[in-house]
Amino acid sequence: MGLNRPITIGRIDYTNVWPIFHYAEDLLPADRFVIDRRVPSALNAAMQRGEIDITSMSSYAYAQYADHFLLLPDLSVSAKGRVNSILLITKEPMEKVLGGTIAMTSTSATSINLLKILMSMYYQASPAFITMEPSLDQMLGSADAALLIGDTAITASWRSEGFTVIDLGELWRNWTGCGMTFALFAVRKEVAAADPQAVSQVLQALTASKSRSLKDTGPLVHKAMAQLGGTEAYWRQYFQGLTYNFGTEEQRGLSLYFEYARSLGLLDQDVRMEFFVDHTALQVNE
Ligand SMILES: C=C(O[C@@H]1C=C(C(=O)O)C=C[C@H]1O)C(=O)O
Repeated sequence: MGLNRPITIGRIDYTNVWPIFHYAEDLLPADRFVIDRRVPSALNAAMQRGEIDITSMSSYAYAQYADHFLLLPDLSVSAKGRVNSILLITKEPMEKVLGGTIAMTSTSATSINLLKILMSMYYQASPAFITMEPSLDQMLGSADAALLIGDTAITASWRSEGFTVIDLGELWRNWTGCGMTFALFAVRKEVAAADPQAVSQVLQALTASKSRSLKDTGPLVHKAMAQLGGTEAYWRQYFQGLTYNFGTEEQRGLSLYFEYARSLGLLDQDVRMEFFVDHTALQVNE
């Protein structure tokens, strides 16, 4: 068995996934595994079209096609509260935003639907939404508020003095008491069936990278400072604010999000999460 071609792995091109990928790439031989870096919306579309095999992707986009995918167990990009990189930024009073227009980044799927849920169910408001390339100045030139995610949200938050910044992870937590899972790791079912060993190898590499990164975030903190700027304290706290497991607690928060999305017609079916089972790990442990 096995696929007679390299496996393509989608890597979200933001700092939030570094812990899961940083050490994994060295464990995945380049002649067998190709890493494809893109923003989440591009990975979501490529995965839904079957152009990539295994990917980190928006949890919302996973839900849209859950029947076709298996989740890699215990991997996610989640936050128990504040996430620091999913931000609604505005110069206007909130009353104006709630009755006005919000520009949403074209790179997201989970957060734009989280914003729609929060606007409808928490604020009981129905602003107009437009989708734009992620540029704070241009977005605020065309709308009353801007939703940014990932590294663009981080760098925008550094120059947001005089703005109101609402962290959607924190708002979700305060409202529901739950954490939120923004990204998951999925494999196409046909790939898992054709080459389960390769999928196990990817899962083990990502899991090993996660453990090693979280033992000492120092190398990632320094890399982030060099590439994006910011202080050591900022990045330490950024990585500490994120959680990378997908256990009962994370699943509870995400299931509630799926339920609300379904009730608002943002998802057109109930979501049944199915997981990839790593049989090679079972054999080793026996
Ligand atoms: C924590 C984050 O989670 C993300 C948000 C996503 C989305 O809104 O669709 C997708 C992947 C993650 O990058 C972030 O972007 O900073």
